[in-house]
Amino acid sequence: MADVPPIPPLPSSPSPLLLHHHHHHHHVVAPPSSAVNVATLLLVTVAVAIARCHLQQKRSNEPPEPGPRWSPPTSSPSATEAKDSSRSTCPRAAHHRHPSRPPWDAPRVLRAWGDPTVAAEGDAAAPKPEVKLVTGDGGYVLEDVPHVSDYLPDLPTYSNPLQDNPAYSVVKQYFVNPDDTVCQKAIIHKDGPRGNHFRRAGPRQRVYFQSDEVSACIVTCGGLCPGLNTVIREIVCGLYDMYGVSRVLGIQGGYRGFYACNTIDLTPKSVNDIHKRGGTVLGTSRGGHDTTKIVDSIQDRGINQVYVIGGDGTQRGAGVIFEEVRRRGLKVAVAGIPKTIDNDIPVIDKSFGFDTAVEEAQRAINAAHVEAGSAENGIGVVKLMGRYSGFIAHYATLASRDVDCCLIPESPFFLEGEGGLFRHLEKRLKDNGHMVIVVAEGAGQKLIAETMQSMGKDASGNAMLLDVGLWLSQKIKEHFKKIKTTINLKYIDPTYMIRAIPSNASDNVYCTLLAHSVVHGAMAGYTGFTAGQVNGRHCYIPFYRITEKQNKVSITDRMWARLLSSTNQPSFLSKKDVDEARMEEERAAKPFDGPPSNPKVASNGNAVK
Ligand SMILES: Nc1ncnc2c1ncn2[C@@H]1O[C@H](COP(=O)(O)OP(=O)(O)O)[C@@H](O)[C@H]1O
Ligand SMILES: O=P(O)(O)OC[C@H]1O[C@](O)(COP(=O)(O)O)[C@@H](O)[C@@H]1O
Ligand SMILES: [Mg+2]
Repeated sequence: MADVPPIPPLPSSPSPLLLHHHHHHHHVVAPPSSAVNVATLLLVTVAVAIARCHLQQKRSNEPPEPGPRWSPPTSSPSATEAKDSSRSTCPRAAHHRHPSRPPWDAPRVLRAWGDPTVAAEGDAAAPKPEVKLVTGDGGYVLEDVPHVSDYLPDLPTYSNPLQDNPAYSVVKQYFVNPDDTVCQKAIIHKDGPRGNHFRRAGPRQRVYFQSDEVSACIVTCGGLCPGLNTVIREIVCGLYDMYGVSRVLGIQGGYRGFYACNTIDLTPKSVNDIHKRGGTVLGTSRGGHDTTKIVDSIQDRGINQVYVIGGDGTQRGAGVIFEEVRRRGLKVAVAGIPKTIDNDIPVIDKSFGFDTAVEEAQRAINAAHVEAGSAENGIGVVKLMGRYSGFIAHYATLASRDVDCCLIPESPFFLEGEGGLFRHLEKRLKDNGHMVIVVAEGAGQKLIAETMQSMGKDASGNAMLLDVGLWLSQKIKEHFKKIKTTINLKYIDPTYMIRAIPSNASDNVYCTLLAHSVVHGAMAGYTGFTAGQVNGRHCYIPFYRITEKQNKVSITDRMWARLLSSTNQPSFLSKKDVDEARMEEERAAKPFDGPPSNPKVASNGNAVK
């Protein structure tokens, strides 16, 4: 992108919101060395939390003050807020005017320690993200997200303009209780610990940004996925409709667009129809994450809310941006919306676009079935996306019922001999005369690598895959030639056609909710988080939590058993394999790796009884 000159700061941008260069660590309590310290700390915090909870409850039950008729994009500040408004032009002065104002919705850090996150790309010296844990009774653990007031303690707050919005004024409970949390484990044993929780998403009574103070930007990174445009649209419209925010910039071409591309103004009008189009109107890219240049650009443009839509790599990048923003002491919220067509982001129920992809995959599977069924010994092979996680292949297979074999990265397979793929094919052709195979692109990579050279890595450092569809088709042809059986094999690769379509109706609604959740979170001052749905409820998840591992199809789960039973395919597993897979999955399922020095939290993240 060297041919595109960096663009100068926007003329209309306010001056960079540089507030502090030093850290404020007094919110952070270092891991206590003895159990006594922990107990004292817990008691104090629980007491404070209970008192605070009562207060909040009382306030959120109070009827809202009648507000002026709501009209975007300018909000009408109350008398106290008008006083505060000087802060957008003179942050330091405003900062000193409210030395004792308690942050309304500021989370309390009970513990902080370095986290298990993988070192960021090109940022070996990057500071380790802070882990904010609040523990409670019965093994309750809140894994909280950072808040701008953690490092800028005296920020003013404002009443949420949503309460004056006629569309939302009928909502029974305007605001979510700041102490509401969403549990990660929906099913718990009656005597077991309650486990990890995340902060519930939704509008807060007090916000940390005034409408006309907000200068937001949106960036999309990584591969395409149905629904990207819907999320962009709903962030823009959500900011405008709910918070009266009208300054939203689109960063073009992924992370490098911060410093190497032009930006576009996003308005409710300009994004009105984009959800009907596939792809992303902002463009996207892999690679190009230069933290310093990105944060310089954020500062130069006066941006104070950064919305990052992307997969695990992107969220890792957003985590690094957040750390740098905090290091510089900027009042900037950095928030992510997880994007992955492979559905490989952990913790969340599913990623947007996944439904659409599974639905669109049906068309390819149907075509393969029609082709196979019309020829003697017809075999249809369909390749679907899934670099490390075979969810699309899994769900598309289950949905279709025309598939005779589904191959995914999580379940290694073999070709020859008893229990191998070829035996299954021979039997299916004999019994049924035709068959359909669905293969996820990441399946059998080890097997292929034995015969082909590896492809290296892409710009983001992701392993490039060998084409399993072509390879498999070739192997099947060779096998049937060897046993002198004529087959008719058709190979269909719909991968890019699937991910380039617009999101379906259900994903559109899902994208809207995600966008609203992330907007509410940023407006409330939360930062360093991803908005996601966990057990059907939206919540704020710390970046490190969704990048530390990948979501994988569990082959020891009942869902995979359902697939095996529907296709009647071999499991390719020996008893030893099953035992090993179980152990591996148990290891991977550890909810949180707490520090061994903390006696209240066992190494599996469950509180010690
Ligand atoms: N560890 C990391 N630190 C900083 N940026 C990263 C990291 N990993 C990936 N990125 C950046 O995130 C963006 C998207 O990553 P990529 O892996 O291509 O897609 P996805 O977000 O879909 O996983 C790229 O611009 C890449 O440079
Ligand atoms: O050709 P590209 O753009 O590198 O993308 C291909 C890859 O992206 C993926 O869709 C994964 O991307 P996400 O999970 O981040 O959406 C893989 O399934 C596929 O191999
Ligand atoms: Mg990725």
